[in-house]
Amino acid sequence: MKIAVLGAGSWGTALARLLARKGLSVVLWARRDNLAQEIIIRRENPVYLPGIRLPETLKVTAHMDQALSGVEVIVLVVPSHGLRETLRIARDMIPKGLRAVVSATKGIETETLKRMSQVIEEEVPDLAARVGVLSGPSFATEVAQEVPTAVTVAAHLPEVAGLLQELFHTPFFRVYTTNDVVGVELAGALKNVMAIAAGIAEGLGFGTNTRAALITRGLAEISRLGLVLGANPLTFAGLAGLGDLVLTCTGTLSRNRQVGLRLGRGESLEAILASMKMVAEGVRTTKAAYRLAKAQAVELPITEKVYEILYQGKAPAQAVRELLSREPKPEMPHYMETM
Ligand SMILES: NC(=O)c1ccc[n+]([C@@H]2O[C@H](COP(=O)([O-])OP(=O)(O)OC[C@H]3O[C@@H](n4cnc5c(N)ncnc54)[C@H](O)[C@@H]3O)[C@@H](O)[C@H]2O)c1
Ligand SMILES: O=P(O)(O)OC[C@H](O)CO
Repeated sequence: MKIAVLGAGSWGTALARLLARKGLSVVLWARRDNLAQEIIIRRENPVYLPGIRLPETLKVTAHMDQALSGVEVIVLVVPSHGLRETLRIARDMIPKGLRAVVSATKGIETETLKRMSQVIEEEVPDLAARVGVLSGPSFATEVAQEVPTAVTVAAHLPEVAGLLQELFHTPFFRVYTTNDVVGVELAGALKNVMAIAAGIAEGLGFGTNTRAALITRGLAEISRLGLVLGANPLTFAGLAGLGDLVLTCTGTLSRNRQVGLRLGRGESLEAILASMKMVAEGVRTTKAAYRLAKAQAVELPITEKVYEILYQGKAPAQAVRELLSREPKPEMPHYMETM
């Protein structure tokens, strides 16, 4: 089976490596030709996944037509703000016999408030039934080092989920399946907002009590919004939910947590982003989540404070004071007490 991985950042490179190591025919598409050439020459992605040797069999190109020629599965791993543009470049070159397209991107489109699978369905309607989503606690570097990892694949059709499970599953990369596409996508995107919050708390010098509180109340927020948007609430207790939330709120490898850490220590967002080569999806997702919450009239207090810090110049310490001075309330909302 031939597979195209679109996006040669850290996650695209790690997933392409995993699939190529399984003996599959894999082409990695990089947006920039100089990056594609460097990967080919060095057999390593020096910018986004340094120090990881890539298999000789892995093909790399910056030409979309070459990447998509004869493929049966497409893996989309560009940042969320580039997904629509990438699909527009790709759509006329997608082979008729494509069996599945899977999004490994974690984000929500800021302007439209759409999830990644919705963007795919909108740009390439013919693929709607064959869309899957790969998510869960998985730092690219650790996957590239073959550290035992568990993720989940969501698809509306069981045959698509099954195909993708078989495709990605390895002895160190365990793939579960679910049909809750909405829940898996929202969980994967919204955990990045909480990772920024957890980083801010750490940057301000708070301790593990604070982190645990943010993870737990963050999960309550994610679940609250997810429920209103049609997700299965149980998804948020799974790999794409709690699993990824814990990973990103505690893991030193998280770019989103790093952004928060530096904000909490007093750096400006502009300076932090200017110094980063990689994407921290949570910065954009905070704006999308804030807008979604307003549109749905859902209360997301942590997200709201992260939004005010990122986009309204609120001092992190002031945001914490405001968060803590909110009215005391019951832990469970009334609709969950009966569940
Ligand atoms: N890195 C991880 O550990 C990891 C794990 C799981 C999921 N993800 C998700 O995967 C997605 C990609 O992240 P990453 O970590 O691979 O990114 P990265 O920061 O390592 O690299 C970004 C890549 O996207 C390219 N890019 C930037 N803007 C683009 C655009 N407008 N159109 C097309 N390409 C563009 C860059 O050239 C680069 O190749 C994100 O949604 C991220 O949340 C990442
Ligand atoms: O480094 P982050 O914060 O983008 O997180 C990467 C992955 O989403 C972890 O599952």
